Amino acid sequence: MARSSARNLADAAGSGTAEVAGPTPMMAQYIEIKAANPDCLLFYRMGDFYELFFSDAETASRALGIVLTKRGKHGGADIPMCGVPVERADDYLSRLIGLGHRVAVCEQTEDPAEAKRRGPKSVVRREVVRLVTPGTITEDRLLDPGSANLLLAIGRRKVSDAAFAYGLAAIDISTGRFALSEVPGADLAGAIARHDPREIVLSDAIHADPALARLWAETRAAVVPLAQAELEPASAERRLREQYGVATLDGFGTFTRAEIAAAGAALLYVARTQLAARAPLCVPTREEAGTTLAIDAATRANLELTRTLSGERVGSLLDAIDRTVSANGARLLAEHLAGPLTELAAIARRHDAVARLVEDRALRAALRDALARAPDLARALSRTGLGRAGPRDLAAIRDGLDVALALGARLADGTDLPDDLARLAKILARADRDLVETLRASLADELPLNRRDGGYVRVGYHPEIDEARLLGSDSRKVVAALQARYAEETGCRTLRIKHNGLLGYFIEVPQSVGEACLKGLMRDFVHRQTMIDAMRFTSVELGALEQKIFGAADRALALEASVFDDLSARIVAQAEAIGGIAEALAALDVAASHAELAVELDWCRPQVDASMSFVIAEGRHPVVEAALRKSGTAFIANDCDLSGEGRGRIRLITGPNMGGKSTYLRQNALIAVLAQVGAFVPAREARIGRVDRLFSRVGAADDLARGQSTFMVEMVETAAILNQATRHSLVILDEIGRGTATYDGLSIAWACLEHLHEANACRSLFATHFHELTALGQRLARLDNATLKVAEHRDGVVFLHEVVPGVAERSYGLQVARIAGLPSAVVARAGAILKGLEKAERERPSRPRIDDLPLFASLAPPPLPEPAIEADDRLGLLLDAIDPDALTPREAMEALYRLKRERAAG
Ligand SMILES: Nc1ncnc2c1ncn2[C@@H]1O[C@H](COP(=O)(O)OP(=O)(O)OP(=O)(O)O)[C@@H](O)[C@H]1O
Repeated sequence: MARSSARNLADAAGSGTAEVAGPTPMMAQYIEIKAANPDCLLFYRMGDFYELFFSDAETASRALGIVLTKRGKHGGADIPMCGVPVERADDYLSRLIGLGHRVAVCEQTEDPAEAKRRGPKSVVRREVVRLVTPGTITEDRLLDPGSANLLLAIGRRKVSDAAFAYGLAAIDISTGRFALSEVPGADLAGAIARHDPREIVLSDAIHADPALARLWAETRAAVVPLAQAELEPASAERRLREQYGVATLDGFGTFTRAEIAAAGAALLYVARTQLAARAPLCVPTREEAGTTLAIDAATRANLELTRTLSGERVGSLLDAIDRTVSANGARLLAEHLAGPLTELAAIARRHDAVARLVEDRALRAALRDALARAPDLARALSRTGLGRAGPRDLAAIRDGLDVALALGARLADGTDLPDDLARLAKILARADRDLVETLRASLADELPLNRRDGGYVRVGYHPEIDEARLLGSDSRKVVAALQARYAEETGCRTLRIKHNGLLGYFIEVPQSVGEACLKGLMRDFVHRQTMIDAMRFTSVELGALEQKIFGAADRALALEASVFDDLSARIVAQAEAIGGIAEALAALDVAASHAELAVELDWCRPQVDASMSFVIAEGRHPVVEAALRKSGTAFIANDCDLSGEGRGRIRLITGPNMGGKSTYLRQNALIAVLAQVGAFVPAREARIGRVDRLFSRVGAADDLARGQSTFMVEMVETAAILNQATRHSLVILDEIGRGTATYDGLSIAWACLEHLHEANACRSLFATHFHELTALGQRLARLDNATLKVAEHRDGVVFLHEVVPGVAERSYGLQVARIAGLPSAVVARAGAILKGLEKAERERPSRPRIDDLPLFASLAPPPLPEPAIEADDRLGLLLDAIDPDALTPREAMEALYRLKRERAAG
């Protein structure tokens, strides 16, 4: 985060030693405000501009590419300055926030005339009304319509001598959402990844905990530590009570101490950033532990649920399934996808709603049609509550409520609505028709962006506003008449009455006529300015007219503002109901989106129950299928059965490179996620016993940023799975052990498989190029082998992408290398080496087989003897067989490694 120090300024201002003449009163005010906000760029309001000074100006001018100038001196040196026009401040703010800066917005909080009355040297009072930080923005132009903008506060409580439970408070100020939950320490990283916050607030003690340092270093959120002393439990509770104006929190349910600590930190930070108004937050909802599918950060990344590995939305599962038509709906869909459910009844209710919308094409079309017209009710409501709304926000609330009423009525027409749809219909029907009518009657058809521009109250709604406006426009006609009269009286046809910010209204005549006026041609003309070829005058009559014009315009604006305030107050009084309606519209959009997708791509309703089933018939990978569809290629559907009834609970997949192993693994994980999200799934049939935790690991790429090697990352992540997966978990392991020497990797993969089979006993898919592992199929009762079919074709190979029982004959790495464009000489040489290595392997006197090795301890007590084979012996035997003249030792090692990946089982 960028830091711009005010210390130097404050020191200089305080000591005065470096001052030549002391700072001007305005600069003294600036310095004081800046010193109170040292971590922010200070947007200091001066008329129509926000000005930045000193190092803030240098930082902002570099970041925004705006001109750096200077204004006056401080301590004998020029003061750097740059400024942005108030009207365009949002654009600049969004760029600064995007770059990780925090901005303090300092407004003039009194009329300049007021300041003048206090004395000639008085400066207009200014105050910081708001800190703009990544997690607390509310302006549409700064927000992504389809993504929540979360501030996540973290608190904790000790659950044992060595362990903490972490409370999470997720607040989206832009919609008022406020959710509390608690997770064990092991799940903290996954919970942060699920929320994907823009900003994290926590105590300095949590921030300084070395066990968590990696989390703060790795998150893309801005991390803000607060002093522990400010976050004591009593003050956290008090803040919650004050926010909702209640004497006790009992009415909200029972929260843990960690959740209250998190809520207190969140509210403190919100209060600190939203200085001008209390943020209108919904009553916090509490998520019970275990009601969502636990997905850790690495699994989320690997499965590319809401973002691809490179951070893009395009290419993610979310992108592939999103058929929502409103921003509200798009945000809820992302939220659902990040937290699939585990409660069977809740999952079934969502499926029921989707099923109904799949069947009822007319209802689905009507819903989607209406929802596409619904503006972003939640964000408009939040801005209204914060006093930041413009006329278009009021119109958005009008139109959103209007759509709610229409949809409520449309749904109420339907018979036998499933529970979820009936509940949503009831919420929608509660929209206040009277409020909609008032907003319709009061707001003009064309609306300005800002309320200060005026002109948004409909003609005919408020007689006094109409009168004042008329006076204003009539006065303009009177100005024109006065100009004609003065022109006639002076005999000057080019006489004009003009207006500027300095003189207000004035009469402009050519120099010669001006001279005559000065000599008495026009006695009531008062000279104001002499230009090169013109002279400017005012007159008493013109002055009076000006008063009338401005008076009328000001009065019209003030009256409009009071109409605006009344409407806002009515909306704020109903904030809870309107917030509920916004959520209901979003939920309808999500259900209709799932239904649209299911119809469009022929997806089926999955059955989710409490069993250990995992039976997918003709499953597909939604993202790969969509990509192939674009190029006109068909996706090959594949079955999967991990139920352990007759077939295995662990499926070991071997197969050629490029055969489709990874795709198959992931598609099954994604089907489980979609099923528990409440969506239909890309399969002909799916029966899934509820999954409590989902793990997915790929033999990882180097993580240089973390300073960890490929293999270290792979092992840390694998350790987490073996330690945390329960019987009800689903585990996807893709080429575990590939990041180290062949035999080390093989042994680790082998031991992991045994552990999954015996200790975790969970449903698992395990893809590998270690073909030796397939022999475990005969020894581990619940492990079965599957492979990806290929057809050999002359000297090439065709990948059929079909998963069939059995083991792979070969990996076809050389064929893939050829397709990839490896020089033909290298491919030919690799072929010769491979033949040599295979021959050596065949002729080896005592070829070790997996059956020669002892069983996993729990399968074959008593204790394990030492492994019968020393890996180095095997290595030596193989190397002996290679012609030493043909290969350097390094080449030999590489050839050996390739051989291990290439060699067919047995
Ligand atoms: N079921 C399928 N139907 C059609 N095409 C598929 C299918 N599965 C995979 N493919 C295609 O094959 C490509 C390779 O698939 P994938 O990465 O899953 O192979 P892999 O066996 O894991 O390869 P490697 O072992 O080299 O990592 C995919 O990008 C996709 O284009």
